Order: sequence, then structure tokens, then C-alpha cells
Amino acid sequence: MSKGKKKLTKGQLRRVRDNRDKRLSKRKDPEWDNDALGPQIKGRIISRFGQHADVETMAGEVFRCNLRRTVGSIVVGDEVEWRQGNEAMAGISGIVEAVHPRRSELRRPDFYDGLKVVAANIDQILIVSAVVPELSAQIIDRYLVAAEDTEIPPVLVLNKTDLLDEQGLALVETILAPYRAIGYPIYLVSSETGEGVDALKACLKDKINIFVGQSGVGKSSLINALMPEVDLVVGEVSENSGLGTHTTTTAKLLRFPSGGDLIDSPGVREFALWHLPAERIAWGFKEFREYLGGCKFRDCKHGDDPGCALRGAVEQGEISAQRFDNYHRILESMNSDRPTRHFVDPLNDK
Ligand SMILES: Nc1nc2c(ncn2[C@@H]2O[C@H](COP(=O)(O)OP(=O)(O)OP(=O)(O)O)[C@@H](O)[C@H]2O)c(=O)[nH]1
Ligand SMILES: [Zn+2]
Repeated sequence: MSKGKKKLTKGQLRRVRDNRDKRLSKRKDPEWDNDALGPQIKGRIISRFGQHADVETMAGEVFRCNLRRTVGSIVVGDEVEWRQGNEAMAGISGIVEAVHPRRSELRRPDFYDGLKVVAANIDQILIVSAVVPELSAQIIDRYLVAAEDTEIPPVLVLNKTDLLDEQGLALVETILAPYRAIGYPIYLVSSETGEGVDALKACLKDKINIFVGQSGVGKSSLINALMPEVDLVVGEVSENSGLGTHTTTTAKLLRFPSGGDLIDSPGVREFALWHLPAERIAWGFKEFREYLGGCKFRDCKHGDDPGCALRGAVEQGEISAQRFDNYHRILESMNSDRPTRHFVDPLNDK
């Protein structure tokens, strides 16, 4: 929450929430009469806004639908059962009746609900970094921990390789070596020259993907290279990039011509570490898992504690010192970030 803005008291927050719930409970089903509806068919939510959603059929046709009051939360990526009306009413072509269980959920902090699901059924999180503005292992680790928490497999993408000479490339390989060693897939690409883009296309195929990463690493440029007809706004690397370039706020599911889907929105791109307790952060370093619980003291902070199994593994060269160091840096920054980063406040947002 930025300085100088009023924070709501708990009572005020409760009233705002109650009013919203009242509004939602007054929501009416449209006057679809069962005879006016076709059979139930399967579809995927490609965009969700207010009380409507766009549903794409298996054949790739898109229908704007209402949502039955009985269906729970519906987000982009959800697989649903819906029925088409015999004729469209006020631009609405059908109604969503049921949601299939989700394979995965992407959540972000929400003012009302703590954590709110923003997208479902994502198969893969592409963590994009670049040699410009900087290649930071600590930033990669922050994204990896957040991705591991969702249990959606992450993939590392290093963009702007055209800016590297031989020496630069060797340095990059040194930074990336610990990630290769623990089995994360890594793609070196240049959206500018197209180098590595075909290999990346193959990795995205048949999956629902999201691209995350800091502003300026070239997410829009990469998506444009993979999906030329979408034409996302590409900004210069600057202090402000990422703040004003995009106008859409709802997440949308788009299809790569070479196969696979992309869910994108500023909200999805802001995917980050928000709220994890220390034990979950340690678990997010996947190679630490087999050592967790093996320390001499049950409440071991994996610092200078005697008999620390993690430190032992670092000394034996089984865990990378770079990763272990980043684990501690993330813990320290989480402790200082926590009070201000817990909620996104829509009343103070924009
Ligand atoms: N040299 C080089 N520059 C690139 C490459 N990809 C992107 N850029 C440049 O990097 C800058 C940022 O690219 P964007 O695609 O806007 O980055 P983004 O990650 O989408 O940034 P946000 O929209 O702020 O999240 C632009 O000036 C691009 O032209 C690349 O492969 N090589
Ligand atoms: Zn320990």
C-alpha cells in the first residue's frame, strides 16, 4: 500500500465485503428456459469478465455465456460444461453450468479474499530472464520458489542472447549451471534474431503456459515472436515500463499458431512471492527437500546452527552455495516485505 493513502479498518473492510456478497447474491440467471438450450458440451474459459465468460469449444469457436448462479468461481483456463441457447439474447449465446476439477491454480493476493485464483489448469510457468537489465540468480530463485509453491512445473528462459559474446555466454552458463544440475529445463533464446525460438515453440506445444518475469526482460517481444498476430505493446526498458503499456486487465487465453496456449494479463505477469512461511520457502528449493527434517534441531534455521543437514550438503558440494545463499536472502527480504505486500487494495490501486 503506498504512503499517504487511507487504510480501511477491519469493520470498514467487513462492510465492503458484506456489500459485495449482497450484490453477488442478487445475481439472476438469465431467462433461459431449458427447452431453449442445446445439450451440455465441454468448453474452455478463455476470458472472464463480470458475470460473463467467453467459452471456446473444442472446435475453436467462441461463445459469450452467462454463468449459472450455482457454479462456483470461474476463471480463465477452467474447463466447463455449458449449453448453447437456440438464439442469442442480448449478445449472450449460452450458459455455463458446471466446472471441472482443476489441475492447478494460480493465486494472487486480493483485498477481499486473501488469496484469489486468477487462472486455472496452467501446465507450465516460463520464467523469463535476460542479460539486460541483468541476469540475477536471486530473482530466478524467487520466481522458482513461487512456481514450486503452485506445484506447476517451471521452465527457465534466458532471452536476449544476441547481446552476448563468447565470454558473456560462458558467464551466463556458470550462473545457470546449478539449475541445469537440478534438472530445470533451460532455453536460451533471442526474440530479436529468432535464435532458439523454434525449440521454445516445441516446449510450449500442447500445454497451457504463462510467461512471468521482471519488466523489460522481453516477455512481450517473445510472445510477439511466437504469436505474431497478437502484437503486444513492446516498451523500452525504463523505470516506468510495465506500469502504463498494457490496457487490458483481465487474463485471456490465446492460442500459439505452433500449438499450445498462453494465458496472459498484467495480473498474471505480476506473479511473485507474496506470503510464504519460511518452511515453504525452503521446500521451494527442490534440491533441499531430501535434507529437510535431517537437521540436528527440529527448528533449525539452516544458518549457523550446529548439525544443519542443508549446510552439510552445501559443504559436500551437493547443494549449490549460490542457491543456499539466495535462500537466506529471500528469507531476509520476506521478513521485511511482509507487512506491506500482503494485500492488493483495489480501492487504493490506481
Ligand atoms: N537485444 C535484444 N533486445 C530485446 C530482445 N527481446 C526484447 N528486447 C528489447 O527489450 C525491451 C523490453 O522488451 P519487452 O518485450 O517490452 O519486455 P517485457 O518483459 O514484455 O516488459 P513488460 O511489458 O514491462 O513486462 C524492448 O526494448 C525490446 O526491444 C532480444 O532478444 N534482444
Ligand atoms: Zn538446518
